[in-house]
Amino acid sequence: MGTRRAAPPPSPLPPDALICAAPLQRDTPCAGSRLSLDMGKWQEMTKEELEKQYAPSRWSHRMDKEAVIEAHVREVTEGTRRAQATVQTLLHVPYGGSDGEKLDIYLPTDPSGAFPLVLYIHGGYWQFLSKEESGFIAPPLVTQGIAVVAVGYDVAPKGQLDVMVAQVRCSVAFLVQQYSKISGVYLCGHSAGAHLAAMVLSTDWEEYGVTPDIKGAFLVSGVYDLEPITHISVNNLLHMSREVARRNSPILCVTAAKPARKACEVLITVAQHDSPEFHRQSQEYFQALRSAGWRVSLLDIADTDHFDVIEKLSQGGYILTQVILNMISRA
Ligand SMILES: N[C@@H](CC(=O)c1ccccc1NC=O)C(=O)O
Repeated sequence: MGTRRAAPPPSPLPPDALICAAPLQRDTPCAGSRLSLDMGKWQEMTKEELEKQYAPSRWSHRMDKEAVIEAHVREVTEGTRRAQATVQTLLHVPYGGSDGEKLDIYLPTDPSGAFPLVLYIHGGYWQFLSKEESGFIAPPLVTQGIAVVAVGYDVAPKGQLDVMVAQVRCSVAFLVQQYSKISGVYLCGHSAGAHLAAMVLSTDWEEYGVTPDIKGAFLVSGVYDLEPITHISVNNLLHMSREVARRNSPILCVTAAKPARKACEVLITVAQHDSPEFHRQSQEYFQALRSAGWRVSLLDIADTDHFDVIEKLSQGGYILTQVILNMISRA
């Protein structure tokens, strides 16, 4: 803990890009931005405080920590079962040689002509969950002519950060090489999956011999600076050194938006009841992308926590589902 460096002070947000999906009183900033401006830097936190900041289940207002995780697993498992019962699928399609390198495709209801594809990258702190519980977002998207792909990757202890990042990048390369009917790729990731989706945004595609048309990214309650994680128990299975954490931190991999990337729209979403550290991470990554010329916005969703902010994507009427459908339809 003694080797932590001081973080630079946060810069002010441009007024036009921060969206609060909550009725706000005049002069009241988003709860998240207020909290993160008031709190100390992570480098100065005790180990106990840092553990709490990075334990999303301890911030839910709906349930206690065990119950909210149990409910989350139930929701995404049930939602995926419903999706597989109603949507035409291609399951366990290999995109590489390892057992974990498989994906599940949920086809659009009317697959005539080209269609947009949403690649969903599950969370679980790079050590839990799998593609088997990751089809729950499909139903409201496939009925609007969008294909959904739930990507599997090797979670720890088998997979380590460098491997997981390479795997999700390979899955994108595989999809665009394999399926000519894709009219644009959108990335959607939750928590650790938002981290992996953000790393896909920084890919040098020349190494992969493809130029995927990534039109957008929906990053939900993500972690964009991995260094704090190296100091807490989440790292027990990941064994990330500071160096590994730094080379896999999206905030340190932001590249200037190239002309092609200017067409890519990034939506960073955080739940109202995510911890102040999760709010800070989203704000700082948002700032970094914006400064580099990316089209990016930040959405703080009222009355949600780290878990239902993504679970509710199974519902067509949920605000985030609507925002995603809207972003895809006007691209
Ligand atoms: N042990 C964590 C669990 C967790 O973070 C999590 C659980 C399910 C799906 C995503 C999660 N977080 C990041 O990937 C917690 O205390 O909330």
